[in-house]
Amino acid sequence: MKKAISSRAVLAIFVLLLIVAPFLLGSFYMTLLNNIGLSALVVLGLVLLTGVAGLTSFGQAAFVGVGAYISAALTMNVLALPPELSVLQSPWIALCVALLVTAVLAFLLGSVTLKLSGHYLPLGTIAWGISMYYIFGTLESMGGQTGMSGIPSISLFGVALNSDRLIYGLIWLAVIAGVAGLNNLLDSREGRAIRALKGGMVMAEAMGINTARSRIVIFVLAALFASLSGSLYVHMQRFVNPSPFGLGFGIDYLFMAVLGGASHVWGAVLGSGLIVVLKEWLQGVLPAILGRSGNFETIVFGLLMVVLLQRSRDGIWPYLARLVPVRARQHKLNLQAEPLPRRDMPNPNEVVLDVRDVTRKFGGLVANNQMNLKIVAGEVLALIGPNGAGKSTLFNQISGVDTPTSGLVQFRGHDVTGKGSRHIAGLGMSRSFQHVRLMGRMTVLENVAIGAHMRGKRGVLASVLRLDRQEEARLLAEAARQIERVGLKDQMLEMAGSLSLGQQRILEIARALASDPCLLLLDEPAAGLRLGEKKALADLLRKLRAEGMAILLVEHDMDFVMELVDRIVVMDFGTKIAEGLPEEIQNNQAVLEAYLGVSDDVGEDQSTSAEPQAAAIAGGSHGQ
Ligand SMILES: Nc1ncnc2c1ncn2[C@@H]1O[C@H](COP(=O)(O)OP(=O)(O)OP(=O)(O)O)[C@@H](O)[C@H]1O
Repeated sequence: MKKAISSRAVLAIFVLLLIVAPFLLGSFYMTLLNNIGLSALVVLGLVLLTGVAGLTSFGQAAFVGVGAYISAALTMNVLALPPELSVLQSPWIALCVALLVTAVLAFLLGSVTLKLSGHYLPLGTIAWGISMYYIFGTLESMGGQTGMSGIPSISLFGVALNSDRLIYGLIWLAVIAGVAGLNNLLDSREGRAIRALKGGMVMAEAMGINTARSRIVIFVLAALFASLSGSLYVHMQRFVNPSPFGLGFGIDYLFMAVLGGASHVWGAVLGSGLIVVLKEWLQGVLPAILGRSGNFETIVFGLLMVVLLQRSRDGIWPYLARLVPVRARQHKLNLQAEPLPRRDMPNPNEVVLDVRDVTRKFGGLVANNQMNLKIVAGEVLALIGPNGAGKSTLFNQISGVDTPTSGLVQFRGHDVTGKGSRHIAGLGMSRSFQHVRLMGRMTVLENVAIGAHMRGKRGVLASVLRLDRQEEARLLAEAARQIERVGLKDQMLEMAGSLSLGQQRILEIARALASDPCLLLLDEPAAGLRLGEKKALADLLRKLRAEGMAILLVEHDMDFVMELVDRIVVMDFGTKIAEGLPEEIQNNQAVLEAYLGVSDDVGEDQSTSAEPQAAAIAGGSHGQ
C-alpha cells in the first residue's frame, strides 16, 4: 500500500519547485508559468463558487477585466485626477481600489443574479459577462477595442517587476496565498456553511445558515480572485484591451476548473496548468498540420469537455491524488476545549410548541386542515397517519420551511408563523429530514459541526487567516460530544456518505443536537434502522426527554412509537382524527379504519404498509 504524504509536504515540494524554476527555465517558460498563475487565481475563485458551492458562473473573465481596467485607468491617470489624488497612481493603491470596486460591483451583481436558480443562474452570469465586455470596448479614453499601452510595472520593495522573471514571484506568491487561504476557509465554520450550500437551502437554513449571505460572500470572494488576477495581468503585459475579458475566456476558466477538479483547491492549479500548456501547444501544432491559421484549439477543447463530462466529472485531480495519496488534514480534537454556552431551557411542562388551526392548501388540495397540537417540555409526541395524511406538510409549517395558508404557530411564546427556518432554528428548534440531507463527502464530525453553526461567530476573514482556531476547537469538541452521545464515536472521522442509512439518520439527530435545541422535530427517525439501532435510538430519546427536551416525531414504525412516546396525534386527509395516550390510540376505531381504509393504495412497501401498521396499533406488538 502506498504511504500517504501530508498536504504540508506537497505544498513544500510545490513551493520548492517554484523557487528553482526561474533558475532552470528560459523566458518562454516563465511567461507560460505566469499565465498559468494568473489563470489559477481566477480558477481558485471558481473552485469556491462552482466546485464547492455549486453556483456556476461563466462571467469571471469580466471581473478580471474590472481589475485590469481599474488598475490601468488609475496608474495611467486616465481620469485626470487632481494632484492631491496622485497617490491613486501607485500600482499597489490602484490594485486595492480595484479590489474594493470589484467587491462593491460583485455585491450588486450577486444580489440580483444569485436570486436565480437552476440554469437561470449561469444564463444570468453570461448576460452580465457579455455586457461588461462590451462596456470595456466602449471606453474610448482607454483606447476602445484597440486598447492602451504603456501601463507602468508594479514594484516590490523598490524593485520594479518589469520582466516576466521578476513578476513571476509576485504572481505565484498570490496563488500560494490563495490556495492556503482557501484551504483555511473551507476548514472552518464559514467554510462548512459554504460547503453545505450544495446540500440544498432547506437543510442549510434549518441549521441556521444564512444561505443568501453565504452565496454573496463566495460570489464576492471569487470576483476578488479574478480582479487580483486582472490587476497583476496589466502590470505584467503593460497593455490592456477588452479581448481577454470576453465570454470565451469565461468559458475557458470554467473548463480549467472542471478539468482540474472543480471541488479541489489544488485542482485549480492543475486545470490552469493543463489548459494553458495545451492551448499554447495546440496553437502551434494545429495550424501547421492543417496548413492554415485559426483558433482550432477551441474545437479540441470542446471535444475534450464532452469526453470529460462523460468520463470524469470530478476532473483529473482525484486520479493524481490516487497516484500520490495525500493525507487529509486531520482535525485535532481538543475535548477539553471550553464548552459552548447553552441556551436557557424551558421549565418542566412549559408549553414549547403551540400549533393553532393551521391550514395549508395546495391549490384545491387541503394538505393540513385546521390542525391543532401542543407539546410541553420533557414530552415525546408522535404524529402518525397513513401515507399522504399531511404529516410532513405540518412539519414544514412548524419548522418554517413553508408558510401556512392560515393559522398560528407559536414556539416558546413567539409567533413564528412563516418566519423562516433559520429564524426558528435560532430560537431552539432543530430537525431531521425524512429523506436524509447530509454532506456525503464531509466527515461525520464536520456534518455534525454544521449543526453547531449558530453557536459560533467568527467570519470569513478570521477563517482565512486562521484566527478562528479557539472557537473552532470549541465547535468541533461540541460536535464530537454529540456524536459520542448518539453512539457514532467510532465513525467520527469517516465520510458521512459511507455510513448505512440507519447511521445517517442517527447522524442527523446528532447534527440537530449540536444546535442546542429545546424542541427536536424528527421525521421518520427509525426508518431503515436495525432492531438494535432502534433500541439505542429509543434509549437516546428517553434520555433527552428526561433532560427536558420536547420531541415531535413523525414515524411509521408503530412498535417504536407505542413503546416510546407519551402522546399521539393521528392525522388523516390533512385533519386530526384522534389524539391521546398510546393505549387510547390503540383502541380508537377511527384510527384503525383510517389505516385499514387505505390499505389498497399503499403498495408493497412494508415499512409504510397500512395493514401491518393497523395491526401494530391495535395489538401493540413489539416484535419486528
Ligand atoms: N408542495 C406541494 N404541492 C402540492 N401538493 C403537495 C405538496 N406537498 C405535499 N402535497 C400533498 O399534500 C398531501 C400531504 O402530503 P404529506 O407529504 O404531508 O403527507 P405525509 O403524511 O407526510 O405522507 P408520508 O407519510 O408518505 O410522508 C399529499 O397529497 C401531497 O401530495
